[in-house]
Amino acid sequence: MIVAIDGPAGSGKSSVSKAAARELGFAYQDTGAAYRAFAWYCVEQGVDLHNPDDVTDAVPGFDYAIGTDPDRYYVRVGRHDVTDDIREPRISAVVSAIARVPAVRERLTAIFREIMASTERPGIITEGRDITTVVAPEAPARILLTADEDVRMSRRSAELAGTQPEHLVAEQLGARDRLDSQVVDFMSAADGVVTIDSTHLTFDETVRAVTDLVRATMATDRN
Ligand SMILES: Nc1ncnc2c1ncn2[C@@H]1O[C@H](COP(=O)(O)OP(=O)(O)OP(=O)(O)O)[C@@H](O)[C@H]1O
Ligand SMILES: Nc1ccn([C@@H]2O[C@H](COP(=O)(O)O)[C@@H](O)[C@H]2O)c(=O)n1
Repeated sequence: MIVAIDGPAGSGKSSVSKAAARELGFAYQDTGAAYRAFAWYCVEQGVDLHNPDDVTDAVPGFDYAIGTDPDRYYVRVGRHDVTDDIREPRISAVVSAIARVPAVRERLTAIFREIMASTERPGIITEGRDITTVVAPEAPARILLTADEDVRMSRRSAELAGTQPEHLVAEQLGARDRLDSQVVDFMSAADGVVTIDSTHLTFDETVRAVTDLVRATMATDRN
């Protein structure tokens, strides 16, 4: 059972998907982590992130691993555990630049599909920006998880309270969405994709909306 979830930055994709996967006994795949890990790798290698040819040349050397157990999440590049490093503002600020390079998207999409195909759990929730449309358009459950921009900004600010000025958090989130939207459409639901708008939902209500949809889809598939 593949569950595909897309949405803008701060919409709750990773936290909600992880909690829903835990409840369903599913695996969880965070695809943004792969883009972030590749950005980290390019920075470490001294690659010019704004030169698409240089970024493309770095693709074959990228050795990536991710934990898909929602209780044992990790991200590795070669021997390095980069789970925390890839969340740093310096990586958030540059990830969109490498995410627009076609060779990067092609390689990472292949990795995402391999991970989905090899899960030993009864299902996997994969979240990102192009999962419902490009990575797994055939997934039986496809969701656009969204929330009003001001709500997403205040949730992200609350999460990062004290680590960064509030206006900077909001600016970065908006800038990243604008850049990413030039490459894939994750603001509107494609045909057959169900929108869950969490603007007026609590975290638990949002998780419930996802698990209810997955269970209903599984029941329909059985009949
Ligand atoms: N329905 C909700 N109610 C309250 N808080 C929420 C809700 N959904 C998510 N959150 C909180 O919003 C914050 C952002 O969520 P999360 O990091 O999962 O978003 P994301 O879409 O994965 O973001 P990004 O794309 O930037 O990685 C987290 O602190 C999360 O706990
Ligand atoms: N399917 C995806 C997932 C992510 N990206 C790019 O990665 C960045 C980080 O993603 P987060 O989910 O961790 O915020 C995101 O800003 C995109 O540039 C992508 O292109 N496709």
